[in-house]
Amino acid sequence: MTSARPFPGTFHDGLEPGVVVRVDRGVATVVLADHSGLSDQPGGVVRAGWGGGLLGAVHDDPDAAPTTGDRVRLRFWPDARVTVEAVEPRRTLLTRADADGSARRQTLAANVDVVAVVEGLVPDPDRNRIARLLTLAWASGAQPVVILTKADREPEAARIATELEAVSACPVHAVSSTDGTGLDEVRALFAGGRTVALLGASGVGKSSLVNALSGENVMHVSALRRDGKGRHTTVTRELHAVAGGWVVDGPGLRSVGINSGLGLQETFADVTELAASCRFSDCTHAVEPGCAVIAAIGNGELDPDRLDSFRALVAEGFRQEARRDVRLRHEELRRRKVTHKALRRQYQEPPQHGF
Ligand SMILES: Nc1nc2c(ncn2[C@@H]2O[C@H](COP(=O)(O)OP(=O)(O)OP(=O)(O)O)[C@@H](O)[C@H]2O)c(=O)[nH]1
Ligand SMILES: [Zn+2]
Repeated sequence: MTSARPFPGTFHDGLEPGVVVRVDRGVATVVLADHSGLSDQPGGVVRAGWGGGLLGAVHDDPDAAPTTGDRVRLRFWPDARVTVEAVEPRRTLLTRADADGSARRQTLAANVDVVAVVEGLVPDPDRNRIARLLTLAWASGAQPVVILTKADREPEAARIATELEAVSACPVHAVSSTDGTGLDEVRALFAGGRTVALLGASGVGKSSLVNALSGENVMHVSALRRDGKGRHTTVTRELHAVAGGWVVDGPGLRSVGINSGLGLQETFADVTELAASCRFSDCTHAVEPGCAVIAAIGNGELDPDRLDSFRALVAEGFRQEARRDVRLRHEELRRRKVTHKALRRQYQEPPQHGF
């Protein structure tokens, strides 16, 4: 219903294509595809608000708001304003459950090719957090990878990466921004102009990694933060040119809620594969006879923590889906009421045009 809303002007002449490199409270920073004289900023960069049609679409569906990585069409107005009139269909969309605890989801980046889940080897990598972030990565439609940072401080880095790779149906790289370990493998992710989004908690070394990859200081590193109170240095998600492609770095995500069950099957490929052999197809892997998952824990094939993590995320995914269903029902009712009121006005008020 919401996606059917046409963007006025999409096919009109005079709209300029560009790529959104960051968004702050309803204003997008856009790099123009062709910037011959349209902007006096270096690199053809403009700041643009939402055009009228887009405002309506965003009202109906908050996901429609431009996000980092979006391909957009811009209108340049005679009074020097610039507005985003249309967002091109997205190839991939990285989202999370909104941090405010509501049922809404928050878009993190669009059109990303690879989502790299970044976690430090020191202190011990948090496997639950990796699983959470991988679920979002799989759900985005992009290719997931895991990057374990600070390998210079963990002698067992290679072994830990191999073990994690065995349970994570995706590549796992151990890297160090300090001594350069594994950076070539990470650089390869950017080959051919691909866009990589870094998803990880604050302090895991995302900014250091971007700086090490690009050989210059594109990002502020946390050690430089001024207040020393543990607030994030990186405040917005930004698209930067790196290693022949693009990187979306963002704020260290404190809460990383998943917003549906999407991506869980891939993230827990080891558990779902075992579950295929359970006697009951709706087995909860708790008490059922003939449960292949419990059997695998019994013979040491599966780590019980892994099953706990899986069950917790499945429950969270269902909960978010249920909350969203309730919200959608409420919004639909509200919309119907508005439409109904408008119709009543239209048919009860006297004709406006004199016939
Ligand atoms: N030894 C070692 N330390 C690292 C490495 N990468 C990052 N660090 C340190 O880890 C700390 C956090 O690094 P950042 O790059 O700022 O982390 P971040 O993920 O960008 O953090 P936010 O900007 O808060 O999201 C800094 O003190 C870095 O010097 C590494 O490969 N090896
Ligand atoms: Zn089972």
